[in-house]
Amino acid sequence: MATRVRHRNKRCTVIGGSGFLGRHLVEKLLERGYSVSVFDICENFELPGVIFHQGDLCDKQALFPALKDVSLVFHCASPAPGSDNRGLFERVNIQGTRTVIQACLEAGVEKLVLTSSASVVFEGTDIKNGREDLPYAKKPIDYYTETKIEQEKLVLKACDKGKGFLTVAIRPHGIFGPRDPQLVPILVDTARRGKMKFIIGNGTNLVDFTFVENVVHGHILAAEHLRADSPICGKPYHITNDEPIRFWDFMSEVLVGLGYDPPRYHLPYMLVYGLALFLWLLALILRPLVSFKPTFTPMRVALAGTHHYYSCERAKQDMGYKPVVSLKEGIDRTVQSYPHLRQGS
Ligand SMILES: NC(=O)C1=CN([C@@H]2O[C@H](COP(=O)(O)OP(=O)(O)OC[C@H]3O[C@@H](n4cnc5c(N)ncnc54)[C@H](O)[C@@H]3O)[C@@H](O)[C@H]2O)C=CC1
Ligand SMILES: CC(C)CCC[C@@H](C)[C@H]1CC[C@H]2C3=C(CC[C@]12C)[C@@]1(C)CCC(=O)C[C@@H]1CC3
Repeated sequence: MATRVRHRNKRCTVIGGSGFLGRHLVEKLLERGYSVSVFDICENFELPGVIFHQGDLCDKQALFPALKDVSLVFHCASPAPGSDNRGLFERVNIQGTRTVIQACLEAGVEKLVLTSSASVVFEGTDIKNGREDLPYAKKPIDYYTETKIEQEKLVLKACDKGKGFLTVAIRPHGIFGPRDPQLVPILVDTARRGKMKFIIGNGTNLVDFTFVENVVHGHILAAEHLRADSPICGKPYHITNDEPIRFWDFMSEVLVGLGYDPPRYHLPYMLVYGLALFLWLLALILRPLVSFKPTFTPMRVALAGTHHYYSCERAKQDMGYKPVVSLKEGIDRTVQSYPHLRQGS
């Protein structure tokens, strides 16, 4: 019996396990002796010992086989933040998360760890050392953020010690690392099109960028600390590298590491933001006729031109969190992992 309980405790499912963060999480869980199943709408990799279930998380019946005899579920699936498909975000992040919670309850899952985002409190204006008690954004900057807020509320509200169902939300910020499909690729694409020459604002704004292995570490710590007597039940936790860096220094280090010139010329923040807003509206109006995707969206300009860094004191106190990879090492390892994105390749 004791062996069966121990065995079940080490069985987990990663919803969204084919994605950037999900796959890193799967790899670390395997290393730590968990048996891992992946549930995802697409299958991107195969790993010995990983059972793959392909399906849409909005479909409860499709989820059941992936949750059978599993005590711990990580939910890190989401449509890509760059999309402007409101219906998709609402369906997957809100209705889909309701379905995940319901399926977990019916399948007897005991712990649910959600990957939320620190941006649930970001409204496009400065946040310095923000703590988890900041209110949710009243005017979220995009549909992604709007639906991540609702998703987090749903998961935290579902925490019910009476029912033996415990939940926690991890709020990472600016995840980067090997195989990241957005930050470095978008940056390099922008540089290759000659558009990475400008610094938006005075360039001194501090931002958190978090190496993917630290985010994984935060998730596993949360899962392992999630017990009925733990203070972490039903709470959100910022997980960052705890080394805020100037946004433009981070961009420059990655660009220079890959052989590109760093941005040099300054442009006033409000001018670029206004222009990005205008282009976004134009793209919206012209969508039935032509489709174009502006590089500088209002969301990216806000992220590039304001302070947004967060305190992870609560995670340090309640679950002993400490980043395992420094920012410098994270940047070096990331740059090394993208030989095909180097200048001239
Ligand atoms: N990348 C970042 O900087 C940050 C990401 N996050 C959150 O971390 C989580 C993971 O993000 P990434 O790994 O960067 O994204 P990703 O796009 O690489 O991975 C998301 C995964 O979810 C899957 N998925 C999407 N819709 C699905 C559905 N209906 N049913 C089943 N699977 C579905 C995708 O196929 C993909 O494999 C997301 O919840 C995101 O909101 C939070 C903060 C920062
Ligand atoms: C074109 C350039 C000025 C900037 C290119 C880099 C951006 C692609 C990234 C810089 C900060 C990143 C970030 C996210 C996505 C990629 C960036 C905009 C998130 C929005 C991803 C999802 C989240 O939950 C929050 C992230 C904040 C930082």
